[in-house]
Amino acid sequence: MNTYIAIDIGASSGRLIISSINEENKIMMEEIHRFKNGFSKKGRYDCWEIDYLIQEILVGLEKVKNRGITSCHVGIDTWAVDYCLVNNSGERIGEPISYRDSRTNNAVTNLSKKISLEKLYEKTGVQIQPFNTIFQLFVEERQVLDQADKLLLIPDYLGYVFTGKMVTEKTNASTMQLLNANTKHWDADLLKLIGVTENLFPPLVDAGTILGQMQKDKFPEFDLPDATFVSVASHDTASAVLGTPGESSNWAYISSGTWSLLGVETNVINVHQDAFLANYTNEWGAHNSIRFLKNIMGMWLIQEVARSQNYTHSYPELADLASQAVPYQQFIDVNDGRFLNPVNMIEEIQEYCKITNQIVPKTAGEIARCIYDNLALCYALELEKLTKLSGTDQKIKRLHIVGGGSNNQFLNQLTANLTGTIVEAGPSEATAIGNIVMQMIASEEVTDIPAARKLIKNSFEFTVHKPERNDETILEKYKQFIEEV
Ligand SMILES: Nc1ncnc2c1ncn2[C@@H]1O[C@H](COP(=O)(O)OP(=O)(O)O)[C@@H](O)[C@H]1O
Ligand SMILES: C[C@H](O)[C@H](O)[C@@H](O)C(=O)COP(=O)(O)O
Ligand SMILES: [Mg+2]
Repeated sequence: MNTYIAIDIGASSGRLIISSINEENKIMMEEIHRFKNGFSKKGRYDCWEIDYLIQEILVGLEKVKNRGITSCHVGIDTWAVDYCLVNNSGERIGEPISYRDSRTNNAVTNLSKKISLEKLYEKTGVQIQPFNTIFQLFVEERQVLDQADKLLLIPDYLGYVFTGKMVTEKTNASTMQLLNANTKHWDADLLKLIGVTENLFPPLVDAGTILGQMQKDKFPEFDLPDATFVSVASHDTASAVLGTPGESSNWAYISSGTWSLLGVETNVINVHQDAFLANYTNEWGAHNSIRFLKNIMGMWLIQEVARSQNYTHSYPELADLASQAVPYQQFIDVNDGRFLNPVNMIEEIQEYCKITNQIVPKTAGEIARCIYDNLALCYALELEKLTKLSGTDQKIKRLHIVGGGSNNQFLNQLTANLTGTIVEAGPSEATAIGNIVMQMIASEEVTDIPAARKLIKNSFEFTVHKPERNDETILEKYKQFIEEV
């Protein structure tokens, strides 16, 4: 029986989870280490604390060894698009810049002078988001790029730190908007447009590739287990979808964390005009699947409210306060760019309500209610669009909400009511589960993804929320607001 360690690092937190399959053929999981994640200003840029993350991973792996586990498999998944640059001595150049940094504020406009956004979408199938790697590289400082030998996406960089091996794992590489959706390889025209060559990127590998052994002697101050690193579906959302126990067809997911990623798993790329106009993306999933999804601002909104309030209220308390507040007092477009990285989220939301002549939320409960109401309304609007775009003439039968946000039963029920769809909430650690099952498939303890999903279904608890009667007109009023705002 193998032991697997999932290292899942989202934008707000990271965790190490020990897992194995027990004698009842169920996946056993235990969180052995958790740590905060976030970015801070370093000079001109908002940067991730990558050395801190490496230390936290080592602390977590030492806890694994202290548990008596001397040998294990390890997989790392993280958020998308961001990267580290490494010089030809294999040393990191500077700090990884966060996708929320303002350096790309004008990048889409400027790059669109060289290639139309429609053409860019047709080539890549990827949503137009200013933080995509293509736009980050377009504005990257030239003298920095000139020193760079290799670009490593965050999970690939972390795998390199621990094994010395450099790869570019495909699920996360698809978020860069530099891979051609048809050839499945780097798009030479796009690389030329941003002034880089294919040599900048280590070889593309499929999720499930064995990366190599951890180089323990690089970390003499830590007592570490022997570890075989697997390059899992290293985009955390790809692992989240893999860890979602959807059955048969006509199911959709919301990977609900810092972002809410609402989508379906399919095997065909959709780059039609209506998908482009709705800004849906075709990110690559494990085993040649496609994650056709929409980025929705997600729990970032409430995370930033909590931070502005110096964490006076926990997330469960904020959900409870919201449930006691008057519903639907104001509409906000949660995906408005002003909410991507404001100085103060509370003030940003209040300003938005003022300039749209709406009631301004003031108390923690009113602000949380405004956020959760409008997330659920956005989910309902996007699920309608998704159903039309994904060509399934049948309604989505079941909406799986996974990730930390799936713990918010208030929001889960609100979502069921507004979408009119059965919501199945959990597992909250679906990302780590997807990370783990990919390792199990790579070590041949599990045969394939259908078998893995059966195992997941039999191993974890889920909460089902059936739609309850709600105000039928509110969604129509919201749609009108979003069209006009
Ligand atoms: N018990 C809870 N009640 C309400 N919200 C919760 C609860 N637990 C977690 N959350 C929400 O989940 C979010 C974290 O989700 P997670 O998937 O860990 O994020 P990420 O992977 O992006 O760091 C928190 O910001 C919070 O909004
Ligand atoms: C910037 C990307 O859209 C973002 O990373 C998203 O794809 C993602 O991975 C969200 O993961 P979280 O766990 O940080 O919500
Ligand atoms: Mg996450």
